[in-house]
Amino acid sequence: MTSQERKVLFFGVGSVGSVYLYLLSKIVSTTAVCRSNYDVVKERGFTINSTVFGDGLHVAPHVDPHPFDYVILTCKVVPGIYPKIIKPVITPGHTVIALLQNGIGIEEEYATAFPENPILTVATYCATALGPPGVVTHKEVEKLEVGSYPSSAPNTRAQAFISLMQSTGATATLFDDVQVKRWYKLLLNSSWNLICALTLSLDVQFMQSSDGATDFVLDVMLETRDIAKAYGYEIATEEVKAQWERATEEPSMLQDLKAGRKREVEAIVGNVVRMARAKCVACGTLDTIYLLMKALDARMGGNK
Ligand SMILES: NC(=O)C1=CN([C@@H]2O[C@H](COP(=O)(O)OP(=O)(O)OC[C@H]3O[C@@H](n4cnc5c(N)ncnc54)[C@H](OP(=O)(O)O)[C@@H]3O)[C@@H](O)[C@H]2O)C=CC1
Ligand SMILES: CC(C)(CO)C(=O)C(=O)O
Repeated sequence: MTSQERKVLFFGVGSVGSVYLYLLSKIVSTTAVCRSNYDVVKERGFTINSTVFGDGLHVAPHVDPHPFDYVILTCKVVPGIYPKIIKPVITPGHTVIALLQNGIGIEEEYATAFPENPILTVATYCATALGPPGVVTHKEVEKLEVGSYPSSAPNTRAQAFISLMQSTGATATLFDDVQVKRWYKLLLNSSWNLICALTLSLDVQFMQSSDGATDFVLDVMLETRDIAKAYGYEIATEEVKAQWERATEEPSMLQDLKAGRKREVEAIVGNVVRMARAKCVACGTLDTIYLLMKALDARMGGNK
């Protein structure tokens, strides 16, 4: 099969999805499943202003018939609903399901629902934000760390996905066990996403808010690192500090809170706390953050 013959469906195209939709649309047939932005995107497509790929990029998705070779999920992680929703577009034994999403422990429901389909799980670095409907900004980084789920599954489809992404200009790398990379990405999200959302602060605003603020972020990262270790994923303190020193500006969870969208609380912190408890690893700080975030979530709700 040549790349021209491939068909890709993006499910849930917001800020991250639009960047990869743009890239893949250059070389393959793409279909985008949208919701609140459906009317605008149908009429005008997406406009992306990217410091990596350029300003004023435009992509207008269309609708292709089945079967899809890839279904790429770029919706937020809300456990328990998406396998049923995407079932009609998954061809058993054929469609590769790729999860370009944050969080840990997010794959099993897809493996259970689609036992005959290859599942790819992807630590996604792509700092993006939604502007007016159909307009997205993308800054600084674009990187996909890809692996099969479970990690014991063959890597042939993961390698093909990586080649496809690389031929669009994306940065994609294969890992035999990508979970260590997912944990490493999670260091940013279990700390910054929650802290910024709970305090309604940008990263810099939080760091300037008190003497202990910056060290608190590191403490959350180190606690997350210790939980990863209990699952066999070692991350050195220097590597934790490298994540700690990254700018995250306005993490997606703060954007979601401000826009009244639901937050990915279970994927980013709930699962981490449950995994810590299952291995009797200390998780006092994350547990408190989870408890506070659940209270905020209950108060704020969310439109979806
Ligand atoms: N933003 C970022 O900088 C980064 C985000 N990530 C991760 O990438 C993933 C995607 O994030 P992001 O792009 O920010 O998310 P967005 O909220 O920008 O986009 C998600 C899209 O999915 C749509 N959607 C959800 N459910 C459905 C449905 N049932 N039918 C159709 N469309 C649906 C949403 O529609 P609606 O508008 O109606 O809700 C929205 O347009 C998340 O896991 C996030 O944590 C990873 C790296 C960086
Ligand atoms: C790394 C970070 C914080 C960058 O946008 C992210 O993954 C998110 O916003 O969810």
